[in-house]
Amino acid sequence: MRKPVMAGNWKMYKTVEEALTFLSSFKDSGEGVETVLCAQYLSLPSLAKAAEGTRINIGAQNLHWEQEGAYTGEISPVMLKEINVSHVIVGHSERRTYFAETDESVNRKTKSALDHGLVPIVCVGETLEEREREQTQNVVRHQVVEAFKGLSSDEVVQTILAYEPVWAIGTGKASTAEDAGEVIRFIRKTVADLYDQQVANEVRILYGGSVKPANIESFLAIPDIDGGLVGGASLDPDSFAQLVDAAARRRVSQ
Ligand SMILES: O=C(CO)COP(=O)(O)O
Repeated sequence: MRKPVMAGNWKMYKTVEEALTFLSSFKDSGEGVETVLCAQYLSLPSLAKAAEGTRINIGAQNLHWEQEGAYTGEISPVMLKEINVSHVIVGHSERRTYFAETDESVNRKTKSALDHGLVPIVCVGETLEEREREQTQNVVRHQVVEAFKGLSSDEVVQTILAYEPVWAIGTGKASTAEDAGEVIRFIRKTVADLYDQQVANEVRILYGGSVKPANIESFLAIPDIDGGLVGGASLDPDSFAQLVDAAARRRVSQ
């Protein structure tokens, strides 16, 4: 059975103080859920310390693939590991759009994260224009193939994929659970084609894009969807707790 994941992506929200306030008021009842909070770099050391001994994992939103070097403004996987960060988002569409993230850099970052014992949460997803041109499957297949280039089966199983259709991010206009399920099944099939059915059965694939307490149950009702990558609704501790609870209930009912 795949362990459900509920990951918050706080993007460029929350000062260090606000991040710590969130953690102190977050009521975690997500037994059996891999709960992750991905915060801006500056709050990671204090968040990781405050989360010690809890079920909460702390993640970054980006990394550089090199361990160190002349890369002004960048953060390496070694630096993230040093402060007990466990997860890292790779290839979020906002980074692809605004910060020139390419399939090649996504691949390097994914490899490097795995080499250093970090769990990469690799994001894929089509734009509205691509969806309207019926290119969704081509786009996500290409992104998955490129992200996984050179990765072993074991490495793929340790990776978390997140299907985030760009048109559903921050718009309040989530995909329907059926549509998301269809694309996620296709992604799983792509992994089976690249590796084998067992790897495809084991890799966790999340849905992201306007997930909130009111719609999470519908996504979790789809067997292929293993959880959520959540922006806006992860910023409030009560709302995020409801999402984690929903994932915990799904696990129990499986
Ligand atoms: O980009 C997202 C998570 O990475 C989704 O953001 P929203 O949940 O705010 O739509």
